[in-house]
Amino acid sequence: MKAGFVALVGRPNVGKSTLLNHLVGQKISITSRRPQTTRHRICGIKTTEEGQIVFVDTPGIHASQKRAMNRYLNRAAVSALLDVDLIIWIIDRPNWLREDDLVLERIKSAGVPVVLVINKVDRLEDKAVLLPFLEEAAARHSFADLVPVSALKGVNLDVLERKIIALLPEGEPIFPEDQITDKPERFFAAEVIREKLLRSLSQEVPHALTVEIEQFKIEGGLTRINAVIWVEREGQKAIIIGHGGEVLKKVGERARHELEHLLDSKVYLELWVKVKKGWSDDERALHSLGYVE
Ligand SMILES: Nc1nc2c(ncn2[C@@H]2O[C@H](COP(=O)(O)OP(=O)(O)OP(=O)(O)O)[C@@H](O)[C@H]2O)c(=O)[nH]1
Repeated sequence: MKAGFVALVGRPNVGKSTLLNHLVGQKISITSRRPQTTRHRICGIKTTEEGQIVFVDTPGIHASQKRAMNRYLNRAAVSALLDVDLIIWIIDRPNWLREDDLVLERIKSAGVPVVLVINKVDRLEDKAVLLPFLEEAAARHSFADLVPVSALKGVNLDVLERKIIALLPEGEPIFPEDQITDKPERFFAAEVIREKLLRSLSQEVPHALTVEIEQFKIEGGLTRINAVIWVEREGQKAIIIGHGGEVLKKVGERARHELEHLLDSKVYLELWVKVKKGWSDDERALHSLGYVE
């Protein structure tokens, strides 16, 4: 058997969480069209007959270190590289941006094999650009492999999985075979609510919000969840609530629906929106809201 930890890294929005969900075959990490959707290090576990891969999804590595939240996201991403056996570095089509150099720098210092995954090839108009790009990339770093995929459409993911297993050390499974993540259910409750908010709101507000679960109680066939959506300003609170409470109601309905499926239970969900000024640029507030490495 093979077993080991595999970090999924890359710039924001390249498709790390989408790839994780498809490889594990379950929704582990929330996704959206917005950069910086993933804020936590999340393990997704895939056990096959050949071995066990423990994927570690990470926040996107980005250049800005201005706000406390940005520094936290970079720290969480970079610290995930310390204890892994393999790094999967994901880029968005054959585009090498300045921020990719920053990611490569971090990756090199980890000193473990790296597989370069070129994602979103379904959106490539001219596939002929792939080959010269692969050659150019191979000249920049000695990659263990280079694999073009579409995480969203599931293209070439079986090939990628086989290559990952082949590169892992020999070993017994690290987690029980039926376990698919290391995070508790209440963590997913907060993430599902945040995803529905990200998908319902326009620009700006999403980065200013976080979700805290105040109560998560299982009573027979019912799960009671009370959550607070923290924002930075009164104006943002008004946007999230929406005219006549419409936005919040829709978010609540979508979240409840998905949570009932996820928890296999009826869910009673209560959402509150509250203002905590400047929480995302305040190290102590971040810590108390669960942004702890
Ligand atoms: N067309 C296409 N879109 C994709 C593919 N993979 C991911 N996407 C889309 O790209 C967007 C970002 O995907 P995520 O998985 O949230 O990206 P991420 O790298 O985890 O993002 P961060 O959390 O910001 O670091 C979403 O809208 C996905 O649906 C792909 O293979 N093809």
